Amino acid sequence: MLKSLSELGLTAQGGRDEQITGLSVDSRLTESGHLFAALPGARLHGAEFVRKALELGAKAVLTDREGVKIAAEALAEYDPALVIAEDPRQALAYTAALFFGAQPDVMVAVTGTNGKTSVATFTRQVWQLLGAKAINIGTTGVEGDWQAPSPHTTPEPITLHRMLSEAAKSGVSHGAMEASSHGLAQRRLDGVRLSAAAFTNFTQDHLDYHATFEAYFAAKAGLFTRVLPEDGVAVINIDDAKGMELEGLCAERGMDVMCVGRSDAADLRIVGQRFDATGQDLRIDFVGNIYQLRLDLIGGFQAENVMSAAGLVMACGADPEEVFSCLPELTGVRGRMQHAATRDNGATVFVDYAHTPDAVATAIAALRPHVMGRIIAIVGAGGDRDTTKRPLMGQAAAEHADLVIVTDDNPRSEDPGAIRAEVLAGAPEAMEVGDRAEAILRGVDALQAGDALLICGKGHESGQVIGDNTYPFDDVEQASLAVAALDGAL
Ligand SMILES: CC(=O)N[C@H]1[C@@H](OP(=O)(O)OP(=O)(O)OC[C@H]2O[C@@H](n3ccc(=O)[nH]c3=O)[C@H](O)[C@@H]2O)O[C@H](CO)[C@@H](O)[C@@H]1O[C@H](C)C(=O)N[C@@H](C)C(=O)N[C@H](CCC(=O)O)C(=O)O
Ligand SMILES: Nc1ncnc2c1ncn2[C@@H]1O[C@H](COP(=O)(O)OP(=O)(O)OP(=O)(O)O)[C@@H](O)[C@H]1O
Ligand SMILES: N[C@H](CCC[C@H](N)C(=O)O)C(=O)O
Ligand SMILES: [Mg+2]
Repeated sequence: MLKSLSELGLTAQGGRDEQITGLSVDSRLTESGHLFAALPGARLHGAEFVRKALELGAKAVLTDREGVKIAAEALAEYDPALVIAEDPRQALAYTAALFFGAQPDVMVAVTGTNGKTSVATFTRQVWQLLGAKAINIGTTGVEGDWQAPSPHTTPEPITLHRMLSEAAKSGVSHGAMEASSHGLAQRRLDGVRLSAAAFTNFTQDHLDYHATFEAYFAAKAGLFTRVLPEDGVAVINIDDAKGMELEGLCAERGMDVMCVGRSDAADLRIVGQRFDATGQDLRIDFVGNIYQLRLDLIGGFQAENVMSAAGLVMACGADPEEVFSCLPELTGVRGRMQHAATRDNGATVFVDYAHTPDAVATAIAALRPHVMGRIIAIVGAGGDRDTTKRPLMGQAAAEHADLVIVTDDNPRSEDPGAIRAEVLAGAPEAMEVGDRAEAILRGVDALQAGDALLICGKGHESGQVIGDNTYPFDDVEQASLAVAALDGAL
């Protein structure tokens, strides 16, 4: 595929035009004829690698003024077409969109600290139930009518637009994607043509990357103040205080807002909710019309996520009656309040991806009305991630569960014992079992009739990252093994 810089909306220094064979941000992936985007990074400036990219045959370089200074010698020597942008990450996002061309006709995005994968997956499921060919893109990869693994929750623009164009060419008409705060801060999805966007909630995470809560919120708000066009619809959970703030920002831009939540001011409102062992019954008020329906999903918050998904689908033009009638057919999202096993005594084991203080609290509290006995929670915190959330995660578990086991969850380059100590600082009464398989076995062993075990943190993940190695590990599989071993099926 060849495209000229001018076709890609880029103006090079001196008005020079070049035919481009592809795009790269990593010099190690640069090929002959590429435009190399030398971006300012968290650790380095990509301009450090301009020489390497030019040696590999890059014909054009996109960077900022800082990058021009850093790469001055290599630029003078090789004389590529040079595009200087104020915001080279955003310029790359627009360029990637034009380079790969096609996108599914209807695209939506969802942001928030928790619930993005769930909302994106439910949105894709609703579209499929309505007969459309649809995908969701996020933490669990690309799923639905076109599938691929995804290295990031929000892929960088080159990968993202390559995937969107392949999906569109294979007939996918609808796509729901997760907008992570990293993805938004780095403008990864600025080239996506969005019809609607949703906000779930805002609590602590990723304070290792975003310097302050304000910076973290500003990144998320960018989905509504920058990426979503003014004629797009914002679907906002107004039960969250930050949701109200976002609603104000959207109103200032003159955008249509659909408010979801439990508050009287919501357009799409949960007015009743009744829980049992396998799911919940919901009563919904949508602009004055009442709907009552069954959800085979565990956890009150999943109903909120389903409402955001229904809101997105309706924001894109679907008929409300049709949308509400297919909600009972929704199936749970892998690793989110997923039923993993049941002991002979009826006690159940669930796996959930709760990896923030709020998610741990929400997940345990959400399990409570489905369970008559005690709740045992297994928690751990990841290495090389926000350290301040660790004691808060321990505290959330201690406050909401009857018994807590602290274990390892991807210690990465850190000392696992030191991470556990930080989690235990918030849960001093908890039991400490470093080995995750043993922690699960102990948790399952402690289950009496009517109890439930909630294994938090890894959800759909298939490995335990220790140092530079990833060892195969699956919470659902370990739960089944533990139940089989203890109930004599092995
Ligand atoms: C902190 C972060 O988000 N970093 C992302 C960022 O890297 P960076 O630009 O800061 O990297 P850098 O190491 O400073 O290098 C600067 C530049 O030099 C380039 N380079 C570097 C080395 C080289 O030999 N040649 C070369 O060209 C790099 O490609 C980069 O463009 O831009 C890169 C390209 O787009 C991303 O791959 C990279 O994601 C890293 C791998 C990452 O782990 N990100 C995670 C934290 C992330 O994005 N997570 C979110 C959400 C998680 C959640 O919600 O839980 C996600 O959306 O997945
Ligand atoms: N609406 C919600 N409110 C509060 N907690 C939630 C909500 N939805 C999900 N959670 C909790 O957050 C966990 C992660 O859910 P999900 O994967 O949908 O979120 P995410 O925003 O995609 O996470 P990530 O940032 O890792 O991509 C769930 O396992 C659950 O514990
Ligand atoms: N994708 C997120 C969540 C990981 C959850 C948990 N298993 C961990 O390793 O911290 C991250 O990388 O921060
Ligand atoms: Mg996710």
